[in-house]
Amino acid sequence: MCTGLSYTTRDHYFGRNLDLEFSYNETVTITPRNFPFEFRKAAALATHHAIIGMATIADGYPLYYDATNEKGLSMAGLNFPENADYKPEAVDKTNITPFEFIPWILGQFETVDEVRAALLSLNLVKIDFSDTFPLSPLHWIISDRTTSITVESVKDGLRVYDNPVGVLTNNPTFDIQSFNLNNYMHLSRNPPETNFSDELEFDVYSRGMGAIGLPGDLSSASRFVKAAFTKMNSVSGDSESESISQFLQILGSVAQQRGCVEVSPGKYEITIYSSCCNTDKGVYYYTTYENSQVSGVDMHKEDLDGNALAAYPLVKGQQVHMQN
Ligand SMILES: C[C@H](CCC(=O)NCCS(=O)(=O)O)[C@H]1CC[C@H]2[C@@H]3CC[C@@H]4C[C@H](O)CC[C@]4(C)[C@H]3C[C@H](O)[C@]12C
Repeated sequence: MCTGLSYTTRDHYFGRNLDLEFSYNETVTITPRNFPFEFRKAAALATHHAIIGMATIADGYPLYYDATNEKGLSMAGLNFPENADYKPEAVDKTNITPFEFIPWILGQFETVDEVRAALLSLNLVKIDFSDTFPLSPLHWIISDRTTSITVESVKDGLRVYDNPVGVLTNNPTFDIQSFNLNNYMHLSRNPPETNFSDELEFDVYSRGMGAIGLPGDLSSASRFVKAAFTKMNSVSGDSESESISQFLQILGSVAQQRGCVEVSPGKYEITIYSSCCNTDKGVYYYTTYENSQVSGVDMHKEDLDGNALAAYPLVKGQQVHMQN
Protein backbone atom coordinates (compact mmCIF):
# COMPACT_ATOMS: atom_id res chain seq x y z
CA MET A 1 0.00 0.00 0.00
CA CYS A 2 1.07 3.56 -0.47
CA THR A 3 0.05 7.11 0.27
CA GLY A 4 0.56 10.13 -2.03
CA LEU A 5 0.43 13.74 -0.84
CA SER A 6 0.41 17.29 -2.19
CA TYR A 7 1.08 20.18 0.22
CA THR A 8 1.63 23.89 -0.30
CA THR A 9 3.32 26.37 2.02
CA ARG A 10 5.41 29.09 0.33
CA ASP A 11 6.57 26.43 -2.14
CA HIS A 12 4.67 23.39 -3.31
CA TYR A 13 5.66 19.92 -2.11
CA PHE A 14 4.67 16.54 -3.53
CA GLY A 15 5.62 13.03 -2.48
CA ARG A 16 4.54 9.64 -1.24
CA ASN A 17 5.16 6.67 0.99
CA LEU A 18 6.09 3.53 -0.92
CA ASP A 19 4.91 0.61 1.18
CA LEU A 20 6.04 -2.82 0.05
CA GLU A 21 7.76 -5.95 1.28
CA PHE A 22 10.66 -5.72 -1.20
CA SER A 23 12.34 -3.16 -3.41
CA TYR A 24 12.91 -2.95 -7.17
CA ASN A 25 16.29 -1.20 -6.81
CA GLU A 26 14.74 2.18 -7.31
CA THR A 27 16.97 5.24 -7.61
CA VAL A 28 16.35 8.99 -7.61
CA THR A 29 16.40 9.46 -11.37
CA ILE A 30 16.72 12.64 -13.42
CA THR A 31 15.62 12.58 -17.04
CA PRO A 32 17.11 15.58 -18.90
CA ARG A 33 15.31 17.41 -21.71
CA ASN A 34 17.00 15.62 -24.59
CA PHE A 35 16.64 12.05 -23.38
CA PRO A 36 14.59 10.55 -26.25
CA PHE A 37 11.24 9.42 -24.86
CA GLU A 38 9.79 6.75 -27.09
CA PHE A 39 6.26 5.42 -26.68
CA ARG A 40 4.92 2.08 -27.83
CA LYS A 41 1.89 3.51 -29.62
CA ALA A 42 2.35 7.28 -29.66
CA ALA A 43 4.77 9.76 -31.19
CA ALA A 44 8.16 10.06 -29.50
CA LEU A 45 9.19 13.19 -27.61
CA ALA A 46 12.69 14.11 -28.77
CA THR A 47 12.78 17.01 -26.31
CA HIS A 48 10.54 17.53 -23.32
CA HIS A 49 10.49 18.96 -19.80
CA ALA A 50 13.17 17.58 -17.49
CA ILE A 51 11.91 15.21 -14.78
CA ILE A 52 13.11 14.14 -11.33
CA GLY A 53 11.64 11.30 -9.32
CA MET A 54 11.92 7.76 -8.04
CA ALA A 55 12.33 5.13 -10.74
CA THR A 56 13.57 1.69 -11.61
CA ILE A 57 15.70 1.94 -14.73
CA ALA A 58 15.06 -1.06 -16.98
CA ASP A 59 16.69 -1.42 -20.41
CA GLY A 60 17.68 2.25 -20.20
CA TYR A 61 14.07 3.38 -19.60
CA PRO A 62 13.04 5.21 -16.39
CA LEU A 63 10.01 3.43 -14.91
CA TYR A 64 8.86 6.24 -12.63
CA TYR A 65 6.84 5.57 -9.45
CA ASP A 66 6.49 9.28 -8.63
CA ALA A 67 8.05 12.34 -10.24
CA THR A 68 7.98 16.11 -10.77
CA ASN A 69 8.93 18.10 -13.85
CA GLU A 70 10.86 21.36 -14.09
CA LYS A 71 7.55 23.28 -14.36
CA GLY A 72 6.35 21.94 -11.00
CA LEU A 73 3.79 19.42 -12.25
CA SER A 74 3.88 16.14 -10.28
CA MET A 75 2.45 12.67 -10.54
CA ALA A 76 2.56 9.41 -8.58
CA GLY A 77 1.32 5.89 -9.32
CA LEU A 78 -0.17 3.88 -6.43
CA ASN A 79 -1.35 0.32 -6.25
CA PHE A 80 -4.96 -0.22 -7.37
CA PRO A 81 -5.44 -4.00 -7.50
CA GLU A 82 -8.66 -5.56 -8.84
CA ASN A 83 -9.91 -2.14 -10.01
CA ALA A 84 -7.30 -1.05 -12.56
CA ASP A 85 -8.41 -2.12 -16.02
CA TYR A 86 -6.24 -1.26 -19.00
CA LYS A 87 -7.62 -1.30 -22.52
CA PRO A 88 -6.92 -2.60 -26.00
CA GLU A 89 -5.52 -0.05 -28.45
CA ALA A 90 -8.16 2.52 -29.50
CA VAL A 91 -7.71 3.99 -32.99
CA ASP A 92 -9.33 7.34 -32.19
CA LYS A 93 -7.30 7.97 -29.00
CA THR A 94 -3.77 8.61 -27.85
CA ASN A 95 -2.61 5.21 -26.64
CA ILE A 96 -0.18 5.43 -23.73
CA THR A 97 0.84 2.44 -21.62
CA PRO A 98 0.62 2.79 -17.84
CA PHE A 99 4.42 2.62 -17.52
CA GLU A 100 4.70 5.52 -20.03
CA PHE A 101 2.01 7.61 -18.36
CA ILE A 102 4.29 9.65 -16.06
CA PRO A 103 6.89 10.46 -18.77
CA TRP A 104 4.18 11.35 -21.28
CA ILE A 105 2.34 13.71 -18.92
CA LEU A 106 5.32 15.28 -17.18
CA GLY A 107 7.26 15.53 -20.43
CA GLN A 108 4.72 17.92 -21.94
CA PHE A 109 2.46 19.67 -19.46
CA GLU A 110 2.73 22.39 -16.82
CA THR A 111 -0.64 22.47 -15.10
CA VAL A 112 -3.41 20.13 -14.04
CA ASP A 113 -5.82 21.99 -16.36
CA GLU A 114 -3.63 21.13 -19.35
CA VAL A 115 -3.54 17.52 -18.17
CA ARG A 116 -7.34 17.39 -17.85
CA ALA A 117 -7.65 18.45 -21.49
CA ALA A 118 -5.14 15.84 -22.66
CA LEU A 119 -6.88 13.09 -20.70
CA LEU A 120 -10.06 13.57 -22.76
CA SER A 121 -8.46 11.69 -25.64
CA LEU A 122 -6.20 9.34 -23.67
CA ASN A 123 -6.43 5.56 -23.61
CA LEU A 124 -4.31 3.60 -21.12
CA VAL A 125 -3.37 0.71 -23.34
CA LYS A 126 -2.59 -2.72 -21.99
CA ILE A 127 0.99 -3.43 -23.05
CA ASP A 128 3.55 -4.90 -20.65
CA PHE A 129 6.94 -3.24 -20.38
CA SER A 130 8.59 -6.67 -20.54
CA ASP A 131 8.26 -10.19 -19.17
CA THR A 132 10.23 -9.11 -16.10
CA PHE A 133 8.06 -6.00 -15.67
CA PRO A 134 4.47 -6.80 -16.57
CA LEU A 135 1.94 -4.01 -16.00
CA SER A 136 1.01 -3.20 -12.41
CA PRO A 137 -2.51 -2.21 -11.41
CA LEU A 138 -2.12 1.49 -10.61
CA HIS A 139 -4.07 4.71 -10.23
CA TRP A 140 -2.51 8.16 -10.14
CA ILE A 141 -2.54 11.49 -8.33
CA ILE A 142 -1.50 14.46 -10.49
CA SER A 143 -0.86 17.81 -8.80
CA ASP A 144 0.31 21.32 -9.45
CA ARG A 145 0.63 23.87 -6.63
CA THR A 146 -3.12 24.59 -6.43
CA THR A 147 -4.95 21.57 -7.82
CA SER A 148 -4.90 17.77 -7.63
CA ILE A 149 -6.78 15.15 -9.61
CA THR A 150 -7.02 11.37 -9.40
CA VAL A 151 -6.95 9.29 -12.58
CA GLU A 152 -8.35 5.74 -12.64
CA SER A 153 -8.66 3.44 -15.64
CA VAL A 154 -11.45 1.08 -14.61
CA LYS A 155 -13.84 -1.25 -16.43
CA ASP A 156 -16.14 1.63 -17.38
CA GLY A 157 -13.32 3.71 -18.85
CA LEU A 158 -10.95 6.48 -17.77
CA ARG A 159 -12.21 8.33 -14.69
CA VAL A 160 -10.81 11.72 -13.66
CA TYR A 161 -11.78 12.96 -10.19
CA ASP A 162 -11.17 16.31 -8.54
CA ASN A 163 -9.05 15.62 -5.49
CA PRO A 164 -9.50 18.62 -3.16
CA VAL A 165 -7.78 16.77 -0.32
CA GLY A 166 -4.53 16.24 -2.23
CA VAL A 167 -4.16 12.72 -0.83
CA LEU A 168 -4.31 9.34 -2.55
CA THR A 169 -4.00 5.85 -1.08
CA ASN A 170 -5.17 2.61 -2.70
CA ASN A 171 -8.52 0.77 -2.98
CA PRO A 172 -11.43 1.32 -3.20
CA THR A 173 -12.15 3.66 -6.13
CA PHE A 174 -11.71 7.35 -5.43
CA ASP A 175 -15.42 8.22 -5.40
CA ILE A 176 -15.90 5.77 -2.51
CA GLN A 177 -12.76 6.95 -0.70
CA SER A 178 -14.04 10.55 -0.87
CA PHE A 179 -17.58 9.65 0.16
CA ASN A 180 -16.22 7.78 3.17
CA LEU A 181 -14.92 11.10 4.57
CA ASN A 182 -18.56 11.97 5.38
CA ASN A 183 -18.39 9.41 8.16
CA TYR A 184 -15.69 11.46 9.86
CA MET A 185 -17.09 15.00 9.52
CA HIS A 186 -17.49 15.22 13.32
CA LEU A 187 -13.74 14.88 13.94
CA SER A 188 -11.98 17.98 15.17
CA ARG A 189 -8.63 19.29 16.32
CA ASN A 190 -10.56 21.03 19.13
CA PRO A 191 -11.92 19.50 22.36
CA PRO A 192 -15.26 17.76 21.80
CA GLU A 193 -18.59 19.30 22.77
CA THR A 194 -21.16 16.71 23.61
CA ASN A 195 -24.62 16.21 22.17
CA PHE A 196 -24.76 12.78 23.76
CA SER A 197 -27.21 13.48 26.60
CA ASP A 198 -28.08 16.28 29.03
CA GLU A 199 -28.54 13.75 31.78
CA LEU A 200 -24.94 12.58 31.85
CA GLU A 201 -21.76 14.35 32.79
CA PHE A 202 -18.80 14.14 30.45
CA ASP A 203 -15.20 15.02 31.11
CA VAL A 204 -12.67 16.08 28.51
CA TYR A 205 -9.93 14.21 30.33
CA SER A 206 -7.30 14.35 27.59
CA ARG A 207 -6.05 16.49 24.75
CA GLY A 208 -6.84 15.14 21.29
CA MET A 209 -10.29 13.83 22.18
CA GLY A 210 -11.89 15.83 19.35
CA ALA A 211 -10.49 13.30 16.89
CA ILE A 212 -11.39 10.10 18.75
CA GLY A 213 -12.63 7.78 16.04
CA LEU A 214 -9.92 8.74 13.56
CA PRO A 215 -8.76 5.39 12.16
CA GLY A 216 -5.31 4.22 13.11
CA ASP A 217 -5.06 0.96 11.21
CA LEU A 218 -3.08 0.54 8.02
CA SER A 219 -5.86 -0.32 5.54
CA SER A 220 -6.01 1.98 2.54
CA ALA A 221 -9.45 3.38 3.41
CA SER A 222 -8.23 4.18 6.94
CA ARG A 223 -4.96 5.70 5.72
CA PHE A 224 -6.95 7.96 3.38
CA VAL A 225 -8.98 9.34 6.29
CA LYS A 226 -5.96 9.63 8.60
CA ALA A 227 -3.79 11.37 6.01
CA ALA A 228 -6.69 13.65 4.97
CA PHE A 229 -7.37 14.71 8.58
CA THR A 230 -3.68 15.26 9.30
CA LYS A 231 -3.10 17.23 6.12
CA MET A 232 -6.23 19.39 6.29
CA ASN A 233 -5.42 20.32 9.90
CA SER A 234 -1.72 20.73 9.27
CA VAL A 235 -0.06 23.94 10.47
CA SER A 236 3.55 24.65 9.60
CA GLY A 237 5.96 27.47 8.99
CA ASP A 238 6.78 28.05 5.36
CA SER A 239 10.57 27.72 5.38
CA GLU A 240 12.11 24.80 3.52
CA SER A 241 13.06 23.05 6.75
CA GLU A 242 9.65 23.52 8.38
CA SER A 243 7.82 22.52 5.21
CA ILE A 244 9.66 19.29 4.48
CA SER A 245 9.58 18.31 8.15
CA GLN A 246 5.82 18.83 8.29
CA PHE A 247 5.33 17.01 5.00
CA LEU A 248 7.27 13.98 6.25
CA GLN A 249 5.33 14.10 9.53
CA ILE A 250 2.04 13.92 7.62
CA LEU A 251 3.33 10.91 5.66
CA GLY A 252 4.62 9.49 8.95
CA SER A 253 1.07 9.45 10.30
CA VAL A 254 0.30 6.65 7.79
CA ALA A 255 3.70 4.92 7.63
CA GLN A 256 4.00 1.16 8.03
CA GLN A 257 6.13 -0.39 10.74
CA ARG A 258 7.60 -3.83 10.04
CA GLY A 259 5.49 -6.50 11.65
CA CYS A 260 2.06 -4.87 11.54
CA VAL A 261 1.04 -6.10 8.07
CA GLU A 262 2.00 -9.64 7.05
CA VAL A 263 1.56 -10.09 3.30
CA SER A 264 2.79 -13.70 3.12
CA PRO A 265 4.24 -15.93 5.85
CA GLY A 266 7.17 -14.04 7.36
CA LYS A 267 6.96 -11.16 4.82
CA TYR A 268 5.94 -7.76 6.15
CA GLU A 269 5.05 -4.57 4.34
CA ILE A 270 7.10 -1.54 5.41
CA THR A 271 7.42 2.05 4.26
CA ILE A 272 10.44 1.57 2.02
CA TYR A 273 10.80 5.29 1.39
CA SER A 274 8.98 8.54 2.00
CA SER A 275 9.59 11.26 -0.55
CA CYS A 276 8.99 15.00 -0.57
CA CYS A 277 9.84 16.95 -3.69
CA ASN A 278 9.99 20.73 -3.60
CA THR A 279 8.31 21.11 -6.98
CA ASP A 280 9.24 24.79 -7.34
CA LYS A 281 12.95 24.18 -6.79
CA GLY A 282 13.22 20.69 -8.31
CA VAL A 283 14.77 19.20 -5.17
CA TYR A 284 13.75 15.62 -4.35
CA TYR A 285 14.08 14.77 -0.65
CA TYR A 286 13.56 11.35 0.82
CA THR A 287 13.99 9.16 3.88
CA THR A 288 14.11 5.35 3.91
CA TYR A 289 12.86 2.84 6.46
CA GLU A 290 16.22 2.74 8.19
CA ASN A 291 17.53 6.18 7.35
CA SER A 292 15.58 8.94 9.04
CA GLN A 293 18.09 11.55 7.91
CA VAL A 294 16.69 13.47 4.95
CA SER A 295 18.72 13.02 1.74
CA GLY A 296 18.22 15.30 -1.25
CA VAL A 297 18.91 15.44 -4.98
CA ASP A 298 18.68 18.78 -6.83
CA MET A 299 17.74 18.41 -10.49
CA HIS A 300 19.22 21.80 -11.32
CA LYS A 301 22.69 20.57 -10.38
CA GLU A 302 22.50 18.21 -13.39
CA ASP A 303 22.92 19.08 -17.06
CA LEU A 304 19.23 19.33 -17.91
CA ASP A 305 20.04 19.85 -21.60
CA GLY A 306 21.81 16.48 -21.76
CA ASN A 307 20.43 13.22 -23.07
CA ALA A 308 21.53 10.68 -20.43
CA LEU A 309 19.70 9.65 -17.28
CA ALA A 310 21.31 10.46 -13.91
CA ALA A 311 20.57 7.98 -11.11
CA TYR A 312 21.30 8.33 -7.40
CA PRO A 313 21.10 5.10 -5.37
CA LEU A 314 19.20 5.56 -2.12
CA VAL A 315 21.21 6.22 1.00
CA LYS A 316 20.01 3.46 3.32
CA GLY A 317 21.06 2.63 6.85
CA GLN A 318 20.70 4.93 9.83
CA GLN A 319 22.95 8.03 9.74
CA VAL A 320 23.46 8.71 13.42
CA HIS A 321 24.83 12.13 14.34
CA MET A 322 26.94 11.35 17.44
CA GLN A 323 27.33 14.37 19.69
CA ASN A 324 30.19 13.34 21.93
C1 LIG B 1 4.15 -1.97 -5.90
C2 LIG B 1 4.19 -0.45 -5.90
C3 LIG B 1 2.99 0.03 -5.12
C4 LIG B 1 3.20 -0.21 -3.67
C5 LIG B 1 2.02 -0.86 -3.08
O1 LIG B 1 0.94 -0.33 -3.09
N1 LIG B 1 2.24 -2.08 -2.56
C6 LIG B 1 1.21 -2.85 -1.96
C7 LIG B 1 1.08 -4.20 -2.61
S1 LIG B 1 -0.41 -4.90 -2.14
O2 LIG B 1 -1.48 -4.34 -2.97
O3 LIG B 1 -0.62 -4.61 -0.71
O4 LIG B 1 -0.27 -6.35 -2.38
C8 LIG B 1 4.15 0.15 -7.30
C9 LIG B 1 4.14 1.68 -7.27
C10 LIG B 1 4.83 2.12 -8.57
C11 LIG B 1 5.06 0.83 -9.34
C12 LIG B 1 6.11 0.79 -10.46
C13 LIG B 1 5.77 1.85 -11.50
C14 LIG B 1 6.75 1.80 -12.67
C15 LIG B 1 6.76 0.41 -13.32
C16 LIG B 1 5.46 0.17 -14.06
C17 LIG B 1 5.52 -1.18 -14.80
O5 LIG B 1 4.30 -1.37 -15.46
C18 LIG B 1 5.72 -2.29 -13.79
C19 LIG B 1 6.98 -2.08 -13.00
C20 LIG B 1 7.06 -0.71 -12.29
C21 LIG B 1 8.53 -0.55 -11.84
C22 LIG B 1 6.08 -0.60 -11.10
C23 LIG B 1 6.36 -1.68 -10.04
C24 LIG B 1 5.35 -1.57 -8.86
O6 LIG B 1 4.08 -1.91 -9.27
C25 LIG B 1 5.33 -0.17 -8.23
C26 LIG B 1 6.67 0.04 -7.54
